[in-house]
Amino acid sequence: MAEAHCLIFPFPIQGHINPMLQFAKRLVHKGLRVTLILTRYLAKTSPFHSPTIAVETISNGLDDGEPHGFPVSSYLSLLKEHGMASLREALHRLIRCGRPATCIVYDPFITWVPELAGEYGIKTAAFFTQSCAVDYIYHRLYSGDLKIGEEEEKAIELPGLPPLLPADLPSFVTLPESYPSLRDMVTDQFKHIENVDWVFCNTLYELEKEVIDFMAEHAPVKAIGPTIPSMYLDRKLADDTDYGLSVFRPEARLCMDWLNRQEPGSVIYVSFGSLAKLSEAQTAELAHGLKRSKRPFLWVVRAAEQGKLPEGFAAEEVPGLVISWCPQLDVLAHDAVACFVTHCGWNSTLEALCLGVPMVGMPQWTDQTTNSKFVADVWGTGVRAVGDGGIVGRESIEKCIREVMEGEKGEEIRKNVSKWKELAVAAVSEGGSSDRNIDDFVSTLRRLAVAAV
Ligand SMILES: O=c1ccn([C@@H]2O[C@H](COP(=O)(O)OP(=O)(O)O[C@H]3O[C@H](CO)[C@@H](O)[C@H](O)[C@H]3O)[C@@H](O)[C@H]2O)c(=O)[nH]1
Repeated sequence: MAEAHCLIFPFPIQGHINPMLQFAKRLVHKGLRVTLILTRYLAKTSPFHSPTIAVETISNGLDDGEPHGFPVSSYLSLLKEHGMASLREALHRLIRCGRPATCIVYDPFITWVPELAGEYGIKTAAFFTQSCAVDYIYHRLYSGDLKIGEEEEKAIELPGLPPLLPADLPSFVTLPESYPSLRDMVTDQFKHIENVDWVFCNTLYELEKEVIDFMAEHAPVKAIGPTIPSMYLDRKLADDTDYGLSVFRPEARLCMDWLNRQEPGSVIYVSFGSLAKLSEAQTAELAHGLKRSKRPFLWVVRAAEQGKLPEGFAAEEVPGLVISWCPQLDVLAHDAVACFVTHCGWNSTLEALCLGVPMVGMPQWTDQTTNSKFVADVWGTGVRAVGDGGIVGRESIEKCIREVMEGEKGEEIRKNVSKWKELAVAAVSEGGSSDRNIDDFVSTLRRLAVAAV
């Protein structure tokens, strides 16, 4: 019998690989054949081995090395020029081996996939790695009907969303000149969207019900998340204990040994994800804020950023540990960790929610401002540290940490976090809202594969 075969094509950065790879694992668990598409450079530098997920590599024209700080618009052009040709070759190879692709689940940063897939009669699913609220706002921006003047101070009202002040909107909306190529990249996600067969969002229906219902009237939107390794969620997929492909090398032993020596519920975990670059001044305020909180802290400062730490900070007598990268899920799941000071990247936000850790949001840019708004004011799973003139001061950081770790507000936040954690587990468990959407997708691909014979 013809076998359905699904290709998964993430944009090659950590925050996009993680959710799409987890989705791939869920498909495999449902019995689907899955192949992951990686750039040759990524496959070489961050090897991925799986007994159940095959890999096809494609070129982005930078197979021997990707220069640091390469402009994103040039990167996208190269990926299109070289990636299209080598994806074509991969599709032919799969046909020759008797494993033709039935569907490509692609990252909509790579806008040219639906057109190519169409030539081969392959179905497409766009996989959005950010919240549905943010996707919807970007769609409005793409359509040209969301314009915020620089002086705007009023909240804007959009269907399915709470009133949003300019500070709650993604930075590309309020600061259109800040990163024009990245702004184009997030809005171009909607190019060809009317031609795709599915629109998957890494969220759960219960978390973003109103906006998902609204979007579903216009596009085949399905929530399939949260895409957290199963062992931290429903414990259904044996051995699914981590994401499986890390661009950075975690200092796992050092970090877990240190955590094991801390009291339960005592540690502040701090991380700003894989891309954000804090200014030197902001790094100093954070360092002082942590010291003032008088609690042990575990702070991820990527190797390239460690020069920004205040002089002598790491060597000072502070009850903390600075590391360059950690196994974040293990850290969030550790009973010593009581608070997560985070940039509110969407994966970190979902991970904290699923592992029941209250958050102090310190959003830097892009979608993080909106995620932080929802964390603080919609889901009640944390607070947002607000800055003066772009910098969040040490007093504000200390106050926010105390708020989530102490007193009545802390209690309420912990209750909310537990509620969302349960709903997240239910969504991916058998018969849950995301699980049903994944089942429907798998059944449709199977029918298509049979019909194609
Ligand atoms: O020491 C660390 C720090 C992070 N992580 C993992 O790295 C991922 C980070 O993802 P995310 O929190 O989403 O942050 P970014 O890497 O900054 O992700 C980019 O992509 C996201 C999805 O599109 C956006 O929401 C963010 O704003 C954008 O910066 C998560 O899975 C973390 O578990 C680790 O494993 N170890």
